Amino acid sequence: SFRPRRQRKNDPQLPPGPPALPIIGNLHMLGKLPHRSLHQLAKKYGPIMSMRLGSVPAIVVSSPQAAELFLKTHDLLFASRPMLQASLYMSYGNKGGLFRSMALTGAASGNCALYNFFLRRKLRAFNIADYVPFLGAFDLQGLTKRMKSFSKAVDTILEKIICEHEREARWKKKQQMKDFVDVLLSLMNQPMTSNEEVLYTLDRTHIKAILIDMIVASFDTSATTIEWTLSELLRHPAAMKRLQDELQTVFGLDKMVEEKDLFNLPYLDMVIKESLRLYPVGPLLLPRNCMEETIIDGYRVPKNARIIVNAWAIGRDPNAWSDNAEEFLPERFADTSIDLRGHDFQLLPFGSGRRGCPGMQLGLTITRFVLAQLVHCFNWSSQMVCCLMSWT
Ligand code: HEM
Repeated sequence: SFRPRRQRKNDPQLPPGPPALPIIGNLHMLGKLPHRSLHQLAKKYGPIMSMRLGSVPAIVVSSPQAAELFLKTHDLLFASRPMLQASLYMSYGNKGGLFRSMALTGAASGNCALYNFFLRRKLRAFNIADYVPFLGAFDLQGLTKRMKSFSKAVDTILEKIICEHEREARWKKKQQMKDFVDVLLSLMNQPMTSNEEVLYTLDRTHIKAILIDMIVASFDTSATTIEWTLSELLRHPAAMKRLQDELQTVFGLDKMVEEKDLFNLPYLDMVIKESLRLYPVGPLLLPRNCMEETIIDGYRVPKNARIIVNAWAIGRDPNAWSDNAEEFLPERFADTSIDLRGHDFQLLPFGSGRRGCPGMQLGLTITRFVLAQLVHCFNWSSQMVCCLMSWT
């Protein structure tokens, strides 16, 4: 738990921040859309702001320069994720962290934050039990109950998928076994080694944890990006027309968009960057944990403080994006080299550094492919969308 240590006069201070209430700290200030509330507070207290969320000290980072300090200059200190309650129920004891270890050798594991991401997006909640642990037992938000029933339902589905694959594997030839679940099953119970040292052995629970990681991390993120982009294109017919023209020039009207041609669509890339700038799917990225007390920009950052990077606020920072930062204007990316890989700290929809999104390429390919097909095959209008929405 967080107990402020006794300060000497010349000790570096915590960053400025709003006064906190007993027990709940600043939790009441987060509101329904925490990224917006934190953005407003950062206007008053600055781009490195300290708060207390229940018993947890938190540092909120809201400018590209500050983000660079935390995610690049001192990346190693902030490369771990906090342990959240969601991981108990939704990540098979956090075995999904293996997914990252398998994909990126040497990276620290610990993916429970992903479930919090899911929780916040799907159940629309900040889990109070993560910040005021003694309230966890009361399940005031009803989240524990929902997480338990969710994880039970998901386990049933995953078991079904795995059993089907195991049944089919018995009669399929080796070269026919080629989907993701087949590959994982073929690795099951085989010790993974590096320099003769056994690193881990993949068991059935690991496979389920990896699959749920994939589902949580990839489907909803890509689908939400596609939705936001399409809705902005509908509100900006000139951008929609320019994108359709680009697609018609590259593919004509008789050919379907194919994956291999996706890298030949510069305007589509600008549209997606602009949409992710204004509507990052994880507006506060995933929280990180400060591993050691440290001094950043003259401020003290306590050990175990939660680091929250407000990518939403950074994407709308007028100092980085000029006064039209709130407008949807894909052309702003023409003649710039700003990309999405996390090196340009004014644009961080996939985070940055060691804990940046390992699925960025897949997410972008899905988003590009689906958007290109939707815009190439159909003429869209806002009345049409209203009509479609009234059917669902
Ligand atoms: C448009 C699609 C996507 C967006 C916008 C997105 C965004 C993000 C963001 C913001 C983070 C947190 C990064 C940080 O804290 O610095 C993250 C983490 C992660 N993403 Fe993605 N993501 C997308 C697609 C995917 C896909 C397709 C996969 C898997 C196939 C994936 C797997 C992960 C994993 C495993 C993490 C946790 C990384 C860690 O804790 O080390 N994501 N993603």
